[in-house]
Amino acid sequence: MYKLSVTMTTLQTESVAEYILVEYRWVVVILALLPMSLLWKIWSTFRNYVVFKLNSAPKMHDRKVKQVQKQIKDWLSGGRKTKLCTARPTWQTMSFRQSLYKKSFTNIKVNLVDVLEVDVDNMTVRCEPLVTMGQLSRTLEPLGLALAVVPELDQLTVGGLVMGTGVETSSHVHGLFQHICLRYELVLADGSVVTCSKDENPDLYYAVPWSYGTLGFLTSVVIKVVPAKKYIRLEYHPYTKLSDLADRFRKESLDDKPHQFIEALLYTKDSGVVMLGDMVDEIGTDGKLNEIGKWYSEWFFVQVQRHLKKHQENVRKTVVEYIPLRDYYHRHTKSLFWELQDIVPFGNNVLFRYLFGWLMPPEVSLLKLTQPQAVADLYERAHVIQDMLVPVQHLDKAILKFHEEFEVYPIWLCPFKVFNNPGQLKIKSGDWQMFVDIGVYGVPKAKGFETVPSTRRIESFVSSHDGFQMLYADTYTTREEFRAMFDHTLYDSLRDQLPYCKDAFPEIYGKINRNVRK
Ligand SMILES: Cc1cc2nc3c(=O)[nH]c(=O)nc-3n(C[C@H](O)[C@H](O)[C@H](O)COP(=O)(O)OP(=O)(O)OC[C@H]3O[C@@H](n4cnc5c(N)ncnc54)[C@H](O)[C@@H]3O)c2cc1C
Ligand SMILES: NC(=O)C1=CN([C@@H]2O[C@H](COP(=O)(O)OP(=O)(O)OC[C@H]3O[C@@H](n4cnc5c(N)ncnc54)[C@H](OP(=O)(O)O)[C@@H]3O)[C@@H](O)[C@H]2O)C=CC1
Ligand SMILES: CC(C)=CCC[C@@H](C)[C@H]1CC[C@@]2(C)C3=C(CC[C@]12C)[C@@]1(C)CC[C@H](O)C(C)(C)[C@@H]1CC3
Repeated sequence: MYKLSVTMTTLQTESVAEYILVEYRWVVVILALLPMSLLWKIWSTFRNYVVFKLNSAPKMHDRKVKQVQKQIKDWLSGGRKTKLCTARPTWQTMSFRQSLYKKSFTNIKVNLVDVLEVDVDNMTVRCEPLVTMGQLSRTLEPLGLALAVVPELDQLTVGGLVMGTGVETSSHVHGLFQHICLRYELVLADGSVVTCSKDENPDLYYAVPWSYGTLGFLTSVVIKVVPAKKYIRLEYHPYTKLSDLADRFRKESLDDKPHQFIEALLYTKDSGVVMLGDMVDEIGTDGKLNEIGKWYSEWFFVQVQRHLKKHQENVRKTVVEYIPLRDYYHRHTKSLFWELQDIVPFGNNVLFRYLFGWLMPPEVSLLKLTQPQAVADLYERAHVIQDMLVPVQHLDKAILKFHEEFEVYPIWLCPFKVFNNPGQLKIKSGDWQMFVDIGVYGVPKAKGFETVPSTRRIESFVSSHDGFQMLYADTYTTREEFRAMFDHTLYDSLRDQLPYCKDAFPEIYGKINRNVRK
């Protein structure tokens, strides 16, 4: 058996073939995927612009919803032989694996890709489920608006974020993506169209988030927007002791008048940077403009690490920068957090950035489409991608546990509120509780790491500390453990009540467990 440990960040490979596939994946990426990604981006940007300008989408919407209804009626009249899922090809999604059920279920085309209406008086935007975050921030910015929570990878869709979940650095104020969604329109398994909100069909409204398309097909969503300003004034606060960093992170998240954006990156168990941001219209005298979205700009997480190093060398402590709004929202997009360094190891090299930086990142969908099975197996064996959501008081303990089991850095920390609403996420008491998303993406260095047992120990830690797991990545929980992590009371009762729901859709676990994901 070969053990070729290549660059520092690269995966440990077990055969020469694997070594070549992994180590030279960048050849395919640069020669084929980057040009293809560019063509795709040009086409979809142009089309979205034209549709929105001509304002033709709202008229089309009802027709497109009728097409969804028709497909369901055909399924009903055909004897309900299989279960249903969306026809969105699994390689196009941001979920880590390919979903095997897409092959055996009836695929319902829900090709709804338009921003329908921006209502400036009520500060809402109505959009269809395939609208992406990049598309939305591009549409809203010229109007001086932004979503209250902008999950930052450009390709994430409204539908996926509602049916799964979305979190970002303003979530300590506004909550998760579901908490800024005011109304859903769905086509149910009996072919009917329903809308739901806090006041209209509230049970359905509260059960839809985290239901993974197992209650109905989403056809539009009304989402809350907030006034936007031109820049984010971002303070970087480096720390070299975990307890100090965690205390600051908690204090800032729980503050009565918190900063608008809070995030931290950990580079080792004991060191990291807490970042506090606020929207401003002018660049102040206390910091410089940093256009991190420019094509030649260095990867954001590398820039942040430099602030930590300067602090460790006693050169400086807190630094302030002004970052253009969209650059900030999509700050981890160009490097796919730090995942791209395993695929294009020289992606942050200065020459590469000046020559090809404007093409980055390759589309995740194209990366998924061209991923050889050997690479998928390797990611299963020697790579961790997990977002664990735990109450913020357990932050220090959780980091130590993650260090023991995974030892992967950087770690992404993002605080968010969970409101005490009905539904799958239950909190112990009060109107809300502050959580932290601990995002771990990379090659584990912990001695004795083994994917299934190590991840299962983390899952059980999270569950026993009243936390949750994000489900776009792999879960190794059993059905019983999964049902203990997420409250199914409201969800189960709705599935009993909604006509044909159980015929049409499996329960959530049936769509996210490891057996149905390759
Ligand atoms: C013309 C077109 C534009 C697209 N624009 C975007 C975009 O702006 N943003 C994005 O993220 N993805 C866009 N896509 C991607 C598209 O939404 C996905 O490829 C879709 O999920 C494909 O599903 P399918 O293969 O089941 O359907 P397909 O077989 O690709 O499509 C089924 C039918 O729906 C029509 N259709 C599909 N998408 C659109 C659309 N956007 N507008 C009008 N008709 C459409 C097709 O022309 C076809 O008649 C676009 C695709 C097409 C064909
Ligand atoms: N910052 C963040 O918050 C991040 C979030 N994520 C995660 O990525 C995922 C989103 O990725 P994305 O590619 O947008 O979504 P996906 O296509 O992966 O969809 C996720 C789930 O939502 C269901 N779904 C999507 N659209 C509809 C619809 N119109 N009607 C019914 N069900 C629907 C899908 O059902 P089906 O299987 O039938 O297609 C699937 O089960 C989420 O799970 C999110 O948590 C990932 C990275 C960052
Ligand atoms: C809640 C938050 C902020 C989550 C961030 C999640 C990202 C780090 C995830 C989302 C999609 C994701 C799973 C992905 C991958 C890495 C981690 C990503 C970018 C990669 C690119 C790793 C390499 C793989 O071969 C493959 C191309 C399949 C995936 C695609 C999706």
